Amino acid sequence: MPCRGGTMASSEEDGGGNGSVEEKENGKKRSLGALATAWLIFYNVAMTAGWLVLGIAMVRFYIQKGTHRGLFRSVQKTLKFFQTFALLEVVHCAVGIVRTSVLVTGVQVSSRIFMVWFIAHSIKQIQNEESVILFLVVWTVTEITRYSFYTFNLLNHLPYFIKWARYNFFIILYPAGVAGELLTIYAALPYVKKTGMFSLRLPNKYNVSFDYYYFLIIVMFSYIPLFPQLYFHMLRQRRKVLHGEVIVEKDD
Ligand SMILES: CCCCCCCCCCCCC[C@@H](O)CC(=O)SCCNC(=O)CCNC(=O)[C@H](O)C(C)(C)COP(=O)(O)OP(=O)(O)OC[C@H]1O[C@@H](n2cnc3c(N)ncnc32)[C@H](O)[C@@H]1OP(=O)(O)O
Repeated sequence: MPCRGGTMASSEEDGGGNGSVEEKENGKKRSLGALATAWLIFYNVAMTAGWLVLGIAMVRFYIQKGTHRGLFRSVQKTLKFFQTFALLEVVHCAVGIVRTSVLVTGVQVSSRIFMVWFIAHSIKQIQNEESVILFLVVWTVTEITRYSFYTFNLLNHLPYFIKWARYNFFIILYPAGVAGELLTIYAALPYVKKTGMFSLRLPNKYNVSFDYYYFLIIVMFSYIPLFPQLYFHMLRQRRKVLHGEVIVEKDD
């Protein structure tokens, strides 16, 4: 089943279905099998729970220690597990059980995986930066809202405030998260330059050179064309879901 540009159920569709999810495609309804629905419910419940655990752990840490220093270290295992698990979202779209663009989802998930593993995990010196806490808090609020939205939507019992939160919070949270991510990469640059980590200098037996420092600068610049596309995608979803606008999107 082909993937397509992400569309969201309109408000009229919120309450339909009974154990399987029905979606409109080219005017026809398609039914998502019970197995796929069950898997998605399990996945979304697990992800909601995971991010809730992470959120609670962050609040407890801050209350007990009174500082953000050491917070990343204390929650990193949970963060790494659940953010890496999000790779399955690209698979969901690729196999067609979720009607979202592989490209949009791929950019979103890969940038997060990159932040977790190749920045925050790999460069210990930046783990106590305020910007790390900024993107952690923003991601956590976003994901609790997003996964609980998907769960309730699949169960056909979507409270309006969750739908509202899903399609309003991002207006502030997306730029805030991006700011946290960019500031963190920026803070990492001096360490990367000093250590030459993940870099390959010539001469070497592969005759290839790679400089992680410049790669990070390119990644930072790549936010300029990519982030607006994600943001406008969400604004379109918002108009469609909250205001019932019909928006035709192209296939990938
Ligand atoms: C190698 C180095 C790479 C470096 C790349 C550098 C470039 C980086 C630029 C990008 C910057 C991103 C920064 C980002 O990390 C910052 C933040 O996240 S900050 C926090 C704020 N963030 C958000 O609010 C996230 C918003 N994003 C999303 O929600 C998704 O990721 C996105 C894919 C963008 C959009 O979601 P989607 O298209 O799926 O929209 P909908 O939620 O409306 O859903 C559409 C339909 O799909 C169904 N669906 C989707 N997922 C599920 C699921 N898990 N279970 C069940 N159903 C699902 C959904 O129900 C809709 O279906 P239908 O229309 O039939 O109802």
